[in-house]
Amino acid sequence: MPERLSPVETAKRAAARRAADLVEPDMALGIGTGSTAYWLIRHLGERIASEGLRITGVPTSSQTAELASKAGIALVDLEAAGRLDLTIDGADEFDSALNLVKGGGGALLREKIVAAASDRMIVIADKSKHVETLGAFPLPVEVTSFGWQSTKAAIEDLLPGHDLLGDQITLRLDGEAPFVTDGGNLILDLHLKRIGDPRRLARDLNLIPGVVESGLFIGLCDTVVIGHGDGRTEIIGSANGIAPPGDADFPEPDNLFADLGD
Ligand SMILES: O=C[C@H](O)[C@H](O)[C@H](O)COP(=O)(O)O
Repeated sequence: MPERLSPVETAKRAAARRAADLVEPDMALGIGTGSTAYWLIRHLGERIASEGLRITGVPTSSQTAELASKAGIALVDLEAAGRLDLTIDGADEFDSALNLVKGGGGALLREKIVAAASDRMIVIADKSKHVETLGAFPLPVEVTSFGWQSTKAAIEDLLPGHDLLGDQITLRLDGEAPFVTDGGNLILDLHLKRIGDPRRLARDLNLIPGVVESGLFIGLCDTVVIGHGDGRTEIIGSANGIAPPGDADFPEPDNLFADLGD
């Protein structure tokens, strides 16, 4: 049966497809997490099946590892891969300076480590993720479970020194229990509304004992592929020679991807 997609899913799929087409043979690729990365994995699987594309992938979560493995992507540990050519990942928000908020799915720590180990990072997102100022999406901060309430209090103490409009911090739950990350940590979501100085906030959060990492990705992403609800895509940022920036139209055939049995 052909897949009927909402405009948002069409946008995610279009962005993911354009980015997947930028992947070159023999690349070592960081593979992101989330509903947009899902489409990336499916399209990479399609390229592997139809073109014999050979790549090695480093997954940014256990969820991605499972999907990528089903799609036929050869997976390796980051330790074995060393430096990666490229990471492609989704985002919860990005601004025009290509600062990101990530971690809506709780994978921010591995995502940031993998992105930092990559020569390039391309974000794939529907256009609703493009914001003038970061902060409308609650900022995820991964913290150790030991002493998490003290860490939360220290974050609360930090916030008045920043140009922020909100101050509510919530422990992320999975049902009634705390959500636990792949690294065995907890997530605090900071409901800030507006982040005036993302770089300073990222630095200050990382100075607090108990904070493992924040979902602010500063200076890691060089390119964003934005998908639109009608299947068009556009690229912003530096394309570094691997893709012509600007608009591109893609046909969106219903049977674009092989069924991966999900
Ligand atoms: O932890 C999850 C990741 O940072 C995701 O890449 C991010 O939340 C975007 O996910 P989605 O593509 O589902 O909106």
